[in-house]
Amino acid sequence: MLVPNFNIKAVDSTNNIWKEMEKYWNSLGDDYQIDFTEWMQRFTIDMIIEITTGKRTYTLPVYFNKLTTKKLVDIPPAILDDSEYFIHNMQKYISTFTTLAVFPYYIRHYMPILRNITKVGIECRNNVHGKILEIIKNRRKEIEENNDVVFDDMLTLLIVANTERDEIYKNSKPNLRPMTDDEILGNIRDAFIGGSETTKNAICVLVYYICKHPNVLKNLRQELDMIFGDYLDRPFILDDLSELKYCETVINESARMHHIAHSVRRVNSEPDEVLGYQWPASSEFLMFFEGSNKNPQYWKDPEVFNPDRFMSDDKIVKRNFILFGGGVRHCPGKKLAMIQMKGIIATLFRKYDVTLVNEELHYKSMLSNSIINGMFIKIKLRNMAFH
Ligand code: HEM
Repeated sequence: MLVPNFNIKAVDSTNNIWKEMEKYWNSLGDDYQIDFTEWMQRFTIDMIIEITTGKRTYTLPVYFNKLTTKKLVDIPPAILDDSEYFIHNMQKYISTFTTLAVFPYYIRHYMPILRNITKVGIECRNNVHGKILEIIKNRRKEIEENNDVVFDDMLTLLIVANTERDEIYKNSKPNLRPMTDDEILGNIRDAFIGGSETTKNAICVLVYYICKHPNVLKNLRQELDMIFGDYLDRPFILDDLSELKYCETVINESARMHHIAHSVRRVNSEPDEVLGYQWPASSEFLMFFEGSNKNPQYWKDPEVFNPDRFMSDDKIVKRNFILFGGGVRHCPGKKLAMIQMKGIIATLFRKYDVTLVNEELHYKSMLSNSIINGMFIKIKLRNMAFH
């Protein structure tokens, strides 16, 4: 994932997949109620798979085909079915995470209500793993058969790491072995899950808060119009993103209001003292980000949505805001997530007026995250006369 041109790939992929999704939306008509959560789920899955493996999945067109008989998609049915099989298993697997993570082995395997959830979760996890292993094996074969082709996605880099095809390894010969299929599987699976569910939820929250605050939308559009001028359709580039300063404050503030990965767990390897208490090794800590992001000691009117608070250089505000975790295990997809969030906000609100169908944000709070459900929007071409 950390290849030099990775950000450019992420920008291209966001632009291309967005264009495709926009074509589907437009064909469904102005008055169509878009299930934004479902579209975003599919958008983020198609995108993370493309940028980590270089292969495109087609969960977006499959969904479009379910909604209409219009013929916009020209992809063989077997390929579409394959994508649907994958997203179905991913969604089920993710929905059983809490049961698999929280309940001890005997409870989750033998307690009547949990037994079935566990069974489905394990079955879907095995199907997801099987699919990823198939992608890994195919790519190994492609690499072996193509001496000259340079593949520069995350999957290929993991496969060639510490082999003769790896430039760094070839030049310094460190005493390291290549990664096994299982190790690669773990990394790719974490990127698929980390890079789809969280981003989908974060984008929904962001769009919700912008729609609810017309004054924020006005400021945001001022910034967008300054950067993009009258070009409502110009794909964004990396340079645009670094100029989107106000947009970044809106992203931070919406995450502060409703963090979609609100806590993480940590275990101490050695005895330690925290807040005057002694903690033996292997104590489990739950780091509750929302506690810090809304603590009235640091935030004025913490329940008020006010992106301007991030405009100031207030060190206390900056130090107490947590979005992507911290320390050595902080989120490796931070940059990618910012590209997607800024890119989508810039593209959507530059061109369209967006209306929320429901006034409230529907979500389910889980042990460490929040899942947004059933967020419907309507879009129509932006009325430039009023903005
Ligand atoms: C708005 C979107 C996202 C948010 C809010 C988010 C948030 C987080 C948070 C809070 C953590 C835990 C960090 C810690 O323990 O200190 C994390 C971990 C992780 N994230 Fe993200 N993330 C997002 C997007 C992504 C993306 C796009 C990827 C794609 C690669 C990704 C991959 C991961 C992985 C693999 C981990 C586990 C890292 C580890 O345990 O070492 N995330 N993320």
